[in-house]
Parts: sequence; C-alpha cells; structure tokens
Amino acid sequence: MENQNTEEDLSNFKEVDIICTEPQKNAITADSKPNSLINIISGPGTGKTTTLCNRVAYLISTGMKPNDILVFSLTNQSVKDFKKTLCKILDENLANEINVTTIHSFANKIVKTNSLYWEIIRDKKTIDSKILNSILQELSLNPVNSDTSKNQTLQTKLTTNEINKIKINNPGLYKKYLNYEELGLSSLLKHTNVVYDKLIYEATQFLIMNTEETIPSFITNYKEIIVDEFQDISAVLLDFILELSKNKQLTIAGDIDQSLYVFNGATPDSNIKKIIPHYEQQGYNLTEIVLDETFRFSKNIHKFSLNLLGTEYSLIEKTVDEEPINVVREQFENNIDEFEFVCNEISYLINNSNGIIKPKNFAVLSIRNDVLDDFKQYFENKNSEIKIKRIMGTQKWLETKISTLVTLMKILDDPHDDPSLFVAISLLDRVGHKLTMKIKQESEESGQSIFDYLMESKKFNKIIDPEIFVKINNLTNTIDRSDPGSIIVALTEISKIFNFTKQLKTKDSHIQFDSFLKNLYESFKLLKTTHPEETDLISYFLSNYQSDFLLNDSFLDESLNYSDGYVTAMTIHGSKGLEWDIVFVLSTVSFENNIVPISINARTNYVAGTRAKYLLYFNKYASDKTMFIDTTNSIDIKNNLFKTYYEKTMIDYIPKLKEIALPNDLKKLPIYSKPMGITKNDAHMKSLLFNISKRKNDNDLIKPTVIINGIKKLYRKV
Ligand SMILES: Nc1ncnc2c1ncn2[C@@H]1O[C@H](COP(=O)(O)OP(=O)(O)OP(=O)(O)O)[C@@H](O)[C@H]1O
Repeated sequence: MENQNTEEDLSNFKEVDIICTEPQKNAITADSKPNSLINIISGPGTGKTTTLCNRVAYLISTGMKPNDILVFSLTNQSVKDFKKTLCKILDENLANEINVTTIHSFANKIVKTNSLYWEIIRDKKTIDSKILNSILQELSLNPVNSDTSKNQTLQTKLTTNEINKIKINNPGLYKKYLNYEELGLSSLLKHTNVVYDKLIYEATQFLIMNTEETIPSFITNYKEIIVDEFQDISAVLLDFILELSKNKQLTIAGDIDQSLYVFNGATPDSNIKKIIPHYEQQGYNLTEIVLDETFRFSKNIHKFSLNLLGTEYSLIEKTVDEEPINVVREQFENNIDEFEFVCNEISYLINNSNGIIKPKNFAVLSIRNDVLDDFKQYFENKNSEIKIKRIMGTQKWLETKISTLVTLMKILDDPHDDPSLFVAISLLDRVGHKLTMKIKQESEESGQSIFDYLMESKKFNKIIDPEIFVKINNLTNTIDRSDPGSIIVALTEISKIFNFTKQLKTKDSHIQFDSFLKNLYESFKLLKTTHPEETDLISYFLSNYQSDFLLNDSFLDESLNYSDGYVTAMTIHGSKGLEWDIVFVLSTVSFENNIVPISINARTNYVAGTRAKYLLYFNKYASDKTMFIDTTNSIDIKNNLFKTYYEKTMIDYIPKLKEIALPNDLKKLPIYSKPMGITKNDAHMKSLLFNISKRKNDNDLIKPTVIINGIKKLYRKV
C-alpha cells in the first residue's frame, strides 16, 4: 500500500477491536472517496464524537496517514474534547499527529500565509448604495439617499444583533456586505463576529481564486475532512468547507435539534438545504447515517426531552437500560428558595450515599452567568466542605477589548511584528486610521518595519512621542521570558505606553482587565510547573492561546485535583457535548430581584435536559408553565396559559427522516417525582446508587452490538 511508513510505525501498536452499534459501524467504515459526503445524523449521547474519533482510528488502520485527515470543530472547547476522546482510542503520539482544529484557526493560517492580512484590516471600497439600501430594507430601516451614499457607513448604524439578523435571514446579502470592505478598524473591534466571518470569507475567496498548484500544500494535502458540531455552522463557514473539500471526502456530524448558535449566525436549515443538493445534483456520493441508540440516558429523560423540544418524532430507538428515575420538576417562588433546595439536595445525596456519589457527579446549569455566580456564592457559604467550580465555556475575554492585550504581547515578543504595532499605534491619542495607513505605506516603501521606520525617520515625532520606541526597546531587552512576574510587569507597562487602560471605559472592563492579568499570571506559573523545559513563556502563549488550554480556567482546575472533584456550575451553552450523572437545570424565568427575563428556546432546553445520565431536576419558577412538559390540556393551551418555545426540529428540515422515526406521544406527559431532599424518597436514592455503582463494576456497562474485527482494526500502544 502507499503508506509504507505508517504501516511500519503502526507495527508498534496493539490491535484493539472497535465496539459499536451497527449504524456507528457504517459511519466508521464507510469508504473514504474524493467528492463524497457522509452525513452522520445523531441525537444527544448517541456517540457522534466517539464515532468520528473511531473513524479517524479506522482510517489510519486502513493505511491513511495522520496528515491525510483534517478534523474541524467549532470552538476551542470542542476541539479539546475531540482530542481527548481521540487520545483514549489511539496512541497519544499518533493522536497528536492528527490536525484537530477550529475552522477559524485553520482559515487564519490560510489568510496569514497569503498576506491577505492587510486587506482585511484596511478599508478598500465604499459600500454601494443599492446594497446598503437592501440591507436597510432587510432591517426595516429607512433607505438612504443615493447622493449621500458616498460617506454612508454601516458601522455606525448596525448593532451586532442587526448584523446577525441579515446573516441569518439573507446569507447572500451578508456575503455581499463582507465583500464590500466597509469594515474600518473601529468596526472590526466592534463586531467580533463579523471579523471572524470576514476572515473565513477571505480564506474562501483565496481558495476560489487559486488553483491546486498555487495553493500551499498544507491546505490541499488532506484526503478526508471531518466536521463535528456541523449544526452550528454559519452559511459563510459552509462555503469555506465546501470549497476546501473539493475532490476530498467530507464527513459531517451534527444534531440540528441541539443547534444553539442561531442567534450568532448559525444557519442549520439553509446549510442542510444547500449541502445535500450540492452533492446530489453533481452526482456525487452521498451517504446518510442515523445513529439511533443513545448511551446517555434512560427512557424517562428521553421522553421528557422530546417534550421539551415539542416534537412528535424521535430518531432514537434505543435508550440506556438502567434503572429509570423520574425527572424532578420542582417549582420555586424566588431564587433563594431554589438555591437552598439545590444545595440541600446535593449535600443530601453525597452524604447519604456511602461515598458512592461524589461532587464530580453533579452539574448545575443555567442560561444565565449571573445566576450561576450567585449560586456559587450561596453554595460556598452553605456547603463549605463540598467544592464547586464555575466553568467558563468560552474564553469570554477573546470577545472583548481585552483581546488587544494579545496584540500588545506580540509587540513584546517582537516589536517588528507590523500588524500588531499597526493596531497598537492606532490606540494612541490623535492617531487616526488615515495616519496609521500613511505610516504603514511609508514604512513599506522604505523597506523597514514600522518600528524601525518610526524610530529613524523623525517625521511623525510631533504626533507620536519617539520616547515610546525607546521604552519598548528597553522592555523587550530586559524582560525575562521565563518569569511570569516579569512578563506581567512588562505587559502592564506596554499597556500604559499605548494608553490601553484609558480605552477601557467601563468599570467592568477594568475589572476584566485585572482579572485577565491575574489569570494570565496564574497560568504562566502553572505552565512553569507543567512544562519546566519551556524557557520562553511568551512565545508559548502566543502559539497556543487560540487552541490550547492556557487561560481556560478548567485547565487551572485540573491541577487542583480535589480527590472527589467538584460540583460543576456552568451555562447551558457551555455544557454542550458534556454529561453528568445528576443535573440541575435552574429555573429560567426571572424572579423579582432579577428583573430581566431571558427567553429560552426549545433547543436550549433540550440541550440542558439531555446532559443528565440518571437524574434530571428541571426546575421552574412558580408561574412558568411550559406546554408538553407541564400540560397537554388543549383548553389551557388555547387560553395561552402555557408557553411554547418550540421551533422547527430536525425532522422538519429533513422530512424523509419521518419514515424511520418513532412516534413520541406528546399528549402523554412524562411522569415526575417529588424531590427526594424534601421527602427523603429513598427509592430514588437506591436506583441512583445502583446505576452509579453498577457502571463502576461493569466497565461502564458497554454492551457491544457489533464488533469490527478481523479485517480492520485500530491501534493502541502496547
Ligand atoms: N457503541 C458505544 N457503546 C457504549 N458506549 C458508547 C458507544 N458510543 C458512544 N458511547 C458513549 O456514549 C457517550 C456519549 O458519546 P458522545 O459524547 O460521543 O456522544 P455525542 O453524540 O457526541 O453527544 P452530544 O450529542 O451530547 O454532543 C460517551 O460516554 C461515549 O463513551
């Protein structure tokens, strides 16, 4: 076979059978062919990620090289989870050779290597008044007079929400908007999502405009592209993926019903409507596989979740066989009562389980960060012996102005890094976009870096104090790159030089700034213990902060190593793809002292409800009543006494799935139980202990339905 080397390398590995279900097997072993699509449709806990990882292992066992496979996921967290699962299946060194990355990080490399970077941060064209008008029309705003269109800019008009509205309702128009480089530097900082889309758009354009010969091999060398979390992809991302996977095998997996990022521009419906015909019409190979068995929960949680979604169909045929426990639906008058209840339940379960139930078995989820912060405080005051941890799903700081600190760190790393200095000097008083462009152009003409040019030509001295460059030189020469303290001091100094703290206008952003520096300091200190050989922490940080664990506070926790773990408190959005034995979903309707109501849609509820393996508490505020989980009475429904949050489900998007789906009888309510903390209902405790301890003794209760062996096997180090 062509991959001699891989086969030789693999001789060091032991063969292990893949244990999986029949549909999983079909997805794992489907042929990898150019211009071919495998669409894995999968509900919660049906092994989407596990199956994709097994597929990677299988492909390698059939002779593919690790660098023939490119795996995309959407967020740093999901990339991390994918890598973790891959390491459990493959030998760690082999697993680390597979490129698992976010789509944005990969596109960023394409754009950077092709010096399109400048194009992105520069105003090129003025927007066409026709396009501007169609965008305004889309938003039901007044049209502009074509005479004034010359200076019309969208950046002052559109909020992030408005941009997202165009993005979702009219992807074609949005792409035109991206093409018209109406995005000045200030709007780049304002609409982070647009910057990301612009990046993807430029990378796609690069692929379209170039041929196989002119595209660097690191972009084209892959044979198979795998995309996890496909449901959360936007139209702009889909274009990029389709372009990149030309002549390659594309394998996608997702669950539209768990798509949470529609507010952020994900377009699961139009993506499915586009990708399937794209392959069908060209006569390409298309394989659709439905994973029909969940390994996460038994039938009670399944029925409850389907009712949360408001769907009459289920694609999951088989649930877990454990002792079923009823879902608890308890109501509260205020959040102190709710917090008190949750705290009592957790300590009751832990303290009466003979050590079988541990803090790590619990998660407390909410749609709201502030509620979780309050809950954590309450919990710590009450249960000082049980540890609780707030996990942040996304690296929030990357979405804020604080991310400019990375730019400043790049200058500390290398003052001749032009793009960074370009951004930094625009932070200075009296320095506008025009002047920075002039400096850039002149430095280019002189053949010098911006730093050298400004130091040597004294032309801009009146506006930019030359002392700045002397100070930066001093900083970069004296900084001890292996010393966390020295780096933080230098970062604070350079922030002062560029007036950065002055730019942080609100009290919140100052608090963020301080906590970011503190977090960074702790991460660097920890890094020194985990990677003692690393002498240049700055460059380690810069090459890893996008995709790695640094700054992710769950990383800090791993080293804390509480013997029984901690109770996790996190947002529903952050919890996607994760699972716990016992999950509390806090009520979502505002209480009196929390007056901003947050609307929650069916999919968010569905993701929250399907995080629990054995026991789910789905709390509610007293007056909050939800159709199909609290009532099926048609008169109540007619009188609008019960809310609906329902929207289209997977079956609406792919109607042919109805043929294989099972009915879910919405007219029958799932059965609820009384909370055991109040009634001390030991029947629940018994089932819970039975399930948790049985799993421990029985190697996670894995019951193989199909074993792929004999011909194809995967490998793990001996
Ligand atoms: N064939 C199998 N036999 C036993 N357990 C399995 C099998 N496939 C997957 N699992 C287990 O099921 C659980 C869920 O798997 P995984 O996280 O891959 O599902 P998922 O579909 O990606 O979940 P989600 O939809 O929530 O993101 C994991 O604990 C995994 O180990």
